[in-house]
Amino acid sequence: MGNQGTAPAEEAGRDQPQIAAPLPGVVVTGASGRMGQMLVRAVLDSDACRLVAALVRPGHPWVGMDVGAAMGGVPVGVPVTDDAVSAIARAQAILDFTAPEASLATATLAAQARAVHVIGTTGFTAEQLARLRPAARHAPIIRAGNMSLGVNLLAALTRKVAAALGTAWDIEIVEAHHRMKVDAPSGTALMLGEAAAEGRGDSLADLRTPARDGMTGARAAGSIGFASVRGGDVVGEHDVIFATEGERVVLRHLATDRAIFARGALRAALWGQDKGPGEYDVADVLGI
Ligand SMILES: NC(=O)c1ccc[n+]([C@@H]2O[C@H](COP(=O)([O-])OP(=O)(O)OC[C@H]3O[C@@H](n4cnc5c(N)ncnc54)[C@H](O)[C@@H]3O)[C@@H](O)[C@H]2O)c1
Ligand SMILES: O=C(O)C1=N[C@H](C(=O)O)CCC1
Repeated sequence: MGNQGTAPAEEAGRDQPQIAAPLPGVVVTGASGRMGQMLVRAVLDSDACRLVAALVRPGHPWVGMDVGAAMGGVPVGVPVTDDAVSAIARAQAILDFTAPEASLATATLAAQARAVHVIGTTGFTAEQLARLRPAARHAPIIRAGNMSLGVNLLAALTRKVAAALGTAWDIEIVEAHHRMKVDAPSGTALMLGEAAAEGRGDSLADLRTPARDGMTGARAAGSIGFASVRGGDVVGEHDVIFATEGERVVLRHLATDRAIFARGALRAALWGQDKGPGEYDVADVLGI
């Protein structure tokens, strides 16, 4: 009964060896960094992709070492390289949590390789973001100031709450990070600020208050303020505060493990494999 109705060609096909599609090859750039090491581990632990290169800045002491050994573990058979051109030419996806100018250089190579470029780097200026655009005409770029599921849900909530509460409620975003963080406000804080501004039908560029210091005067109605705390080993904490006369609503995200960012980046890289050129964010990946 089982083979009834099976066409001869299909029958013959059953005996053919099945050739599995190769897993997407992933390059991690900035592989020696805090996030770089997390990303290398996430790729090595995944059975949906393979690590083709661990890329570091030119002349880094890890060059030529096995990346597993360089990170203090067992060898994994992938050498560390500073040859970005040949590493990225072999990639279907690049995970990039580095620095703005480094990510811009990587975007050009990713575009040439038609590889998905997942950018977690923060601290871009508006001018630098504009320079990413040409690369997105050739390959997908998925960029977010925070790759975690929780923060992307928080952004969606922030948009809704800002829309519901209106301008009688002041919006302030307070973030805390480790002492080594070089940019402020955090990319996440800016993402949440953008979501709040969108909820009000505006853009953050119009509503953002510069960092306060000295005789600032009273708060401008409808503005969105930011405050940054830096210290110790804080992975990342964000409060979106809605304050009005007599009450406050606080939406909070606490990150306690950088693995959440690496998992989100890897998910984005795999999601992007069948997408056309363009600029995407993690809300696109999650469909929220
Ligand atoms: N989007 C997110 O979810 C998320 C999460 C965590 C961190 N970040 C961002 O990721 C970035 C890196 O954070 P980190 O804590 O890992 O920093 P880090 O300083 O530990 O690592 C940065 C790495 O980038 C490398 N690098 C810098 N310039 C380079 C170049 N020209 N070529 C190759 N490598 C280069 C450095 O050598 C270093 O290894 C920051 O912008 C941070 O804000 C984003
Ligand atoms: O450690 C960092 O640096 C982080 N950067 C991102 C940001 O700027 O929001 C995400 C959280 C951690």
